[in-house]
Amino acid sequence: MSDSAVADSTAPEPVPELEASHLSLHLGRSRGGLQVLDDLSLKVRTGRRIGLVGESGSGKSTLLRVLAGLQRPDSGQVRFRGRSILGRRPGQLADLRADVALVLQDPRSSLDPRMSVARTITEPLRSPVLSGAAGSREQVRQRLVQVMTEVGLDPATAGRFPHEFSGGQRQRIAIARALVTRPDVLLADEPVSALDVSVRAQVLNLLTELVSARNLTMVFVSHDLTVVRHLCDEVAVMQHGAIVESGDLARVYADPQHRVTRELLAAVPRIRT
Ligand SMILES: Nc1ncnc2c1ncn2[C@@H]1O[C@H](COP(=O)(O)OP(=O)(O)OP(=O)(O)O)[C@@H](O)[C@H]1O
Repeated sequence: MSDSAVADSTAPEPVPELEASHLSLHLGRSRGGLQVLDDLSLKVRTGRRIGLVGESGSGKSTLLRVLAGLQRPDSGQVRFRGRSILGRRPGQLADLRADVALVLQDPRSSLDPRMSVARTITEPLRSPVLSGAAGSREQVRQRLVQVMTEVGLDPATAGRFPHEFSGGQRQRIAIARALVTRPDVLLADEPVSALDVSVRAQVLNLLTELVSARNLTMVFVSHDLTVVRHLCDEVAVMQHGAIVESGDLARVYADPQHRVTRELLAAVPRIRT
């Protein structure tokens, strides 16, 4: 055994980029409400891409919102780089807001129709939480051109409004907005499922390129296990607000242990061949 292998085996585990511990959340009053998160724990390690899959209503979107600091759990803890994000005031969330980006399913609802593309994309730079991060007007303009080019949008269209773009282009605008602060972590909630089938592959390829070029850590919610296999190296399977199976994607896909995982995989038989 080499010296480095000995050192590795005794080294403490690095602090995860994001860590959820024992999250519980109960919502709604009708008929007793619903346990949306149920003692859920998840480690998102630096540079790893986790596919979060599960039946509809299993709590995937809620977990993403809690990880992004947008929803509070009833109990449990969320740590970003080892520090709790719960109980911090909005002004104390600058690191999370700059370094953890969220892309949602439907760009029609996530983009403000009254805001030009330029304003939409650069708005996170002007956020009071990130005061001072934006730089000069010229720096903001340069960053806009850079990030639009990166996501395959023509910077000459920056003055237009979201309705003037196709669904795929609108999702590119949402991705540019998410990446403008140069985050290290991307939380994506079914980012292609609202798009026409014809443009899904293009947007997925763009995400794959960006994630790999920037070495992003990612949590990617999807119904589509084929997409998850394409983008992720770990998978976590949810049911009734809990993670019922997780681990290395190749292992889980090859040898699923939980009934839900087996059913999800059986729904896309071609990926098991
Ligand atoms: N504000 C709320 N009040 C009451 N129930 C809610 C609220 N938000 C979500 N829920 C319920 O919590 C459950 C989990 O919702 P969530 O959107 O997190 O699931 P999901 O796994 O992302 O589902 P899908 O795959 O259909 O998007 C659902 O049953 C949903 O109806």
